Amino acid sequence: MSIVNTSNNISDGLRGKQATESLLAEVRLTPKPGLVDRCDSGSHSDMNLALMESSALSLELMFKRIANISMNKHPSQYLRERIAEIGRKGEVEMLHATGGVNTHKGAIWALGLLTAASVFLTPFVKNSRDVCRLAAELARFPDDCYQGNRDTNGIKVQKQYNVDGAKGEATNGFPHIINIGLPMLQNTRMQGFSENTAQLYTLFAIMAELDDTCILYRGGYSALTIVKKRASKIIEHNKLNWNELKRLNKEMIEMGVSPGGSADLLAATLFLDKIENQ
Ligand SMILES: CC(C)(COP(=O)(O)OP(=O)(O)OC[C@H]1O[C@@H](n2cnc3c(N)ncnc32)[C@H](O)[C@@H]1O)[C@@H](O)C(=O)NCCC(=O)NCCS
Ligand SMILES: Nc1ncnc2c1ncn2[C@@H]1O[C@H](COP(=O)(O)OP(=O)(O)OP(=O)(O)O)[C@@H](O)[C@H]1O
Repeated sequence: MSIVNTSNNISDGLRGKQATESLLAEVRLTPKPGLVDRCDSGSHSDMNLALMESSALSLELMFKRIANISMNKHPSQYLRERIAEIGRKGEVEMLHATGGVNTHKGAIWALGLLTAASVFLTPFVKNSRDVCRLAAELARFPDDCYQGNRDTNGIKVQKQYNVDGAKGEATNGFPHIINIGLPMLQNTRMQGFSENTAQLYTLFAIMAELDDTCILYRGGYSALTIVKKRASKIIEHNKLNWNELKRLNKEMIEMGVSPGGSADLLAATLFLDKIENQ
């Protein structure tokens, strides 16, 4: 398989558009347990589909800025700090667009790094493994300039439960995308499932394995164990188990938990798939 795009006609605007389209595809995918989708707002009383869509659209310019500054560069401390600045500004713009609701913080992180890595070298890297490897190199540079809050929900539960969280996923090269998300998306498409069903299989495959700090923070280890077990049951046969899916949605709403990290990694999987197939 070719690992480079020899056409060289990638623009920062194209990457901004692809990142935003991936966020829109994720939020519109239905039915997703605990998450905002076309049917309901899952476990999120402060979000709905229109809010998520406005949030995604507000981020297009930020992804474009990240692509612009990263074009033809290599991972470096300098670039890490510039991209962190742009990402944090993007978080502020997101909060402005949503009236203060954290709709896409984890997605800004994952897609921001992947957007940067996808335009690093000329000819541009197109293979997902290479994009994730370069994004991990960038994520591993220290985030030294930041003087703000380091007491996030994610950091609290990472310490408490000794799990990797969003930062570890990136510094490890996005293993849940490379080893789980992309293979599941490709296999289910090859088996002839509809695009919607292929993307649902992909989400549940990620949920079955990910230590999602959103779930841990709100529901603890017991909720994470239940979610992983149920997600794997939904996809255990060659046909989605719709009864199990409905049951999980109900249970997640009752527990007040949502797989926000898995949703972010689904959006990132769709973004890499777009790049490989463009
Ligand atoms: C690393 C980030 C996500 C903070 O993570 P942290 O674990 O401290 O915090 P927080 O709980 O606030 O957010 C984590 C979010 O990540 C997602 N997530 C949760 N678990 C996981 C997981 N296992 N894997 C991937 N994503 C996950 C969820 O959406 C969650 O809401 C990030 O906000 C950050 O440090 N940004 C700095 C700006 C920057 O460097 N940007 C560069 C790219 S734009
Ligand atoms: N469709 C979706 N519905 C809900 N959340 C989503 C969706 N897609 C992605 N997410 C992710 O889930 C995270 C929001 O989940 P949650 O509200 O539990 O976050 P938190 O950071 O733990 O909490 P807080 O809102 O208190 O800051 C966002 O950062 C976002 O990236």
